[in-house]
Amino acid sequence: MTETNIPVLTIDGPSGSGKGTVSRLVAQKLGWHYLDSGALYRAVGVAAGWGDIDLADPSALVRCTFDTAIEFIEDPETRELRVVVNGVDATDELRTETAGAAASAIAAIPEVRAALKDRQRAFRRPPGLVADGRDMGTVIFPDASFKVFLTASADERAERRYKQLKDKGVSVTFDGLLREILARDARDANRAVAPLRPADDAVHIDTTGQGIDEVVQRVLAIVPAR
Ligand SMILES: Nc1ncnc2c1ncn2[C@@H]1O[C@H](COP(=O)(O)OP(=O)(O)OP(=O)(O)O)[C@@H](O)[C@H]1O
Ligand SMILES: Nc1ccn([C@H]2C[C@H](O)[C@@H](COP(=O)(O)O)O2)c(=O)n1
Repeated sequence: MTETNIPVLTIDGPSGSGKGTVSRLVAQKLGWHYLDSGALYRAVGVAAGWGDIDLADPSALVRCTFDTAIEFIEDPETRELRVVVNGVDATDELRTETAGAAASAIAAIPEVRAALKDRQRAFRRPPGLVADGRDMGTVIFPDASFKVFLTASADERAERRYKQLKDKGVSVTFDGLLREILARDARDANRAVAPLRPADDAVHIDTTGQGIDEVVQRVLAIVPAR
């Protein structure tokens, strides 16, 4: 099988639209590999923080991107994906809003995006790949067989994040989260390179008011039975 014959399902969308949750479940159902591309940007942002690298210094960030070892390890019992950065399990740190904001800032640097391209494409292995992010269908896998763009209202995305963080015991306010989500949407959608936008051939799914299982079924319906 040549690389371009390996099927890819891309799931792009804004923060809190449910990309990660839905992509993982769909990949499990299909028995395909899974790429959480946002985790790569988050890992570089976190590694830059550990190394006191200035987020406004593009050449230092590019070096950091090449130097950062990132491994995804599935917990065999919970099936949760752990992310190990330079040998340290950084899963929890990666999920913070601080790490999300740092990732969004460095993701606007074209050289950082270019440095992560091959790493992302290397996830394309038989029998198939589900890839989630902002530019999976537009830039990284433009030839993907199936493309989805997930959305939900900003209020609902903030509410989901609020519940997620409250359940973890993190002290947050709904208004603060809504502000962060809107700021990240604006930065991701307005940057010059690979902005957050649906591919022309993506199927749009508005998940507002829809449960996770319903969304998973809608996405699976796009991929023919194999
Ligand atoms: N359809 C849905 N209905 C209700 N809650 C959902 C739905 N989809 C996802 N969630 C919940 O919303 C939260 C955010 O989901 P998730 O992390 O998958 O979003 P995301 O788009 O990957 O966000 P980010 O880009 O910030 O990583 C999680 O707690 C998840 O369980
Ligand atoms: N393909 C991608 C994936 C992520 N980013 C940037 C922009 C996001 O705000 C940030 C964190 O991503 P998340 O984990 O929330 O999906 O990383 C990107 O530019 N392109």
